[in-house]
Amino acid sequence: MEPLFYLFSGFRWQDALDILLNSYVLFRLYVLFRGTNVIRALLTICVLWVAGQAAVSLGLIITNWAMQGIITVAALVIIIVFRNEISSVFQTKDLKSFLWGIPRHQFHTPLNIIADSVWALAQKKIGALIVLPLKQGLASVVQGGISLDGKLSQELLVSAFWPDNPIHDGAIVIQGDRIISAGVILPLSKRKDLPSFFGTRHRAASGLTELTDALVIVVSEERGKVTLFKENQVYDIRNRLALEKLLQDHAGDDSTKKGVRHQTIELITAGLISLFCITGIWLSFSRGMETLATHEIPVEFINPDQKMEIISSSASNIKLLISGAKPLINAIKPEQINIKLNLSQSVVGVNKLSVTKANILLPPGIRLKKIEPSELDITLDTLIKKELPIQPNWMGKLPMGVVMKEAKAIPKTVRVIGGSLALKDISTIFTKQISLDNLTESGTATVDLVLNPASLKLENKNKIQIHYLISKKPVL
Ligand SMILES: Nc1ncnc2c1ncn2[C@@H]1O[C@H](COP(=O)(O)OP(=O)(O)OP(=O)(O)O)[C@@H](O)[C@H]1O
Repeated sequence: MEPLFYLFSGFRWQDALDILLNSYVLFRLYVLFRGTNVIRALLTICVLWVAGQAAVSLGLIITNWAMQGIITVAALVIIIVFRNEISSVFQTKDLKSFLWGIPRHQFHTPLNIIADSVWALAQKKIGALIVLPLKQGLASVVQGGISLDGKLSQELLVSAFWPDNPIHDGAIVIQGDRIISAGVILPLSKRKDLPSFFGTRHRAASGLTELTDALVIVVSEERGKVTLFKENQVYDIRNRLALEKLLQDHAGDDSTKKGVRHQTIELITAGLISLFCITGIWLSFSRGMETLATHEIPVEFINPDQKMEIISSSASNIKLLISGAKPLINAIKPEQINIKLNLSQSVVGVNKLSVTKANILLPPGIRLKKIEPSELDITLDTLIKKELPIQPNWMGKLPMGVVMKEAKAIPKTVRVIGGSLALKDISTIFTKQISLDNLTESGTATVDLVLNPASLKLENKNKIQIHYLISKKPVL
């Protein structure tokens, strides 16, 4: 349970959206291409990709490299070999059916209508070629044809092969209870064991069944005979009942109910597999590229007692070692990390405060590995006010021949606010250094005061003026 928790620790709503969105795209691709050979090829690529990932985790460098090469070549081969199938999927779908809806395969084929029509065609010696696909798509092996969407009826089927009909040449494809295309050119068989009286119509039927799982019915124009082709087998059909029996075997008994249930299970399984695959990809990206980084973050002290002040802290910044997915780590801005220490329980003097995970706020998806230092010494003091006399801080030497008679600060004293410990030993406050070197006559210098330690503050921030009186040295 714990490893699973680790895998999903720091899981963000963005990740959930990411996974759901891409799972849906994968599921839609399956829905659009199911029943075609493209989906089988894509599944093979998925298996290769999983094998490649397994090779990476086992450290099999050459195997992984080979897998990647094979996947690249396979992707190109799919596009080239299945271009007809891919383009037929894109041509027959509008935007809505790309994004939404599940085209149900129509399983209920009125076999009796087909059997009656074939028999009627045979009796009239009208040549016919009828294709009933099963699971495999035909687009990659057939050519030409006109797309139709006509409801199957004996009249339509018989009239389609009527010699005067412009679409009588080629094959008719039936899916469910619809005639979906006519005038389709099938691949010719190269088999040598077919009877010599089989011309191109029969060879075309055999050719398609050699490459797909479709069933093809041929009505001979010359002999008025019916021949059925399926999985490389050739069946000489003597009566209508035998034809219907073979058609039923092809479609499967009770196909309607089984089909709908089967499709629902198939789609739920496809949805779950899509979710599983994309979650796996997300994990391999987000956890596989786990990286470490160090950030130095300033400590923020919260809830201080207003009557106290921080005199010193053993460190003002804390080093954090963090880990997470490389893209997340790279995207971190320092202001997204906060360290807050609560001073509400602190007392005057030295306080040892521990820095724990609870004090640190990290962006989602980032984990904390190390805190350095994990303990701070914070010295606090009670704030007091003290009146201190101002002392000018002279430096250098007066020029020859002059002396300073008097110097006084205005104001004479200032009120300093600071910690009681810091102010205890301070009896004077000095100005910044004032150079004596160029003072030849009396005047006023405006100066700042030096606050040492820096935690001291002045009650009023007025500038200090030093009035000095200079006179000539009496000549002896
Ligand atoms: N590759 C093909 N795909 C689809 N239909 C084809 C193909 N080749 C031939 N046909 C159809 O077969 C007809 C020609 O039949 P042909 O007489 O050569 O064959 P056959 O097997 O002897 O049939 P039949 O016994 O009816 O004469 C064409 O007019 C055309 O409708």
